[in-house]
Amino acid sequence: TRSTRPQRLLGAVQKSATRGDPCSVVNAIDQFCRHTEWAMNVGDEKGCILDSVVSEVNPATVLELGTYCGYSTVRIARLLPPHAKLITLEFNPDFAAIARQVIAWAGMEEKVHLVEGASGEWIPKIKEQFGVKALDLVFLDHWKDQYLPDTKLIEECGLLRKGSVLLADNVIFPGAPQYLEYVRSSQQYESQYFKSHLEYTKVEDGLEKSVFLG
Ligand SMILES: O=c1[nH]cnc2c(O)c(F)c(-c3ccc(F)cc3)c(-c3ccc(F)cc3)c12
Ligand SMILES: [Mg+2]
Repeated sequence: TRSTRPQRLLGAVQKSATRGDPCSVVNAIDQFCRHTEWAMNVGDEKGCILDSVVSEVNPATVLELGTYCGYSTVRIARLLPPHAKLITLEFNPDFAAIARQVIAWAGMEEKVHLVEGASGEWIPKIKEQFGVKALDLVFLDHWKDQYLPDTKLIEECGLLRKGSVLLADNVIFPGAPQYLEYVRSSQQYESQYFKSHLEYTKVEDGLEKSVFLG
């Protein structure tokens, strides 16, 4: 039977990237998705903005909503200090299975907890399951209609502290208008839009960075 897009992406990593070298994994995926087969990774252009926010926040604890094949998981984890933790939630078991292998190929297993399940179900469990007091950075890259309800759930679960940063992908394309309205109008957030392009294309998209003011 025909392989799936995530399986072909994993094949490209195993063929072209060096085991234990996260940068080569990121580059292999970007090369494959730009020149062979498009896939919904945050990509190289928006990925540079992601890198700068991760480096600025220097987070001890990161929550990623939406793992897909693990591209941004590896991209973030490669910048984290040794004992930092990245918890990534993926609803789709087929995506999760590929992501585990991509994360392992990059040698990032120590820093990453991949959880298969629904964000709405798992967000309330993060504190007890992972001994997390607060999230320093949240990367929202799952289903656009879940951005706002999950942000409110994260607030209600007391997972944010003064200075916690939310970074959301695809706020223009496909777009998350209700989320943007909320973080841009709330007194509890200071928001900033980083204009960019939909991964591997010339279509406009961007990332919204929102600092929780407490
Ligand atoms: O769903 C997503 N989650 C996270 N990031 C995404 C992302 O970075 C994307 F570029 C797309 C995208 C955008 C344009 C397009 F043509 C195809 C896919 C999607 C997406 C949007 C609608 C769907 F029906 C399926 C996937 C996502
Ligand atoms: Mg995305």
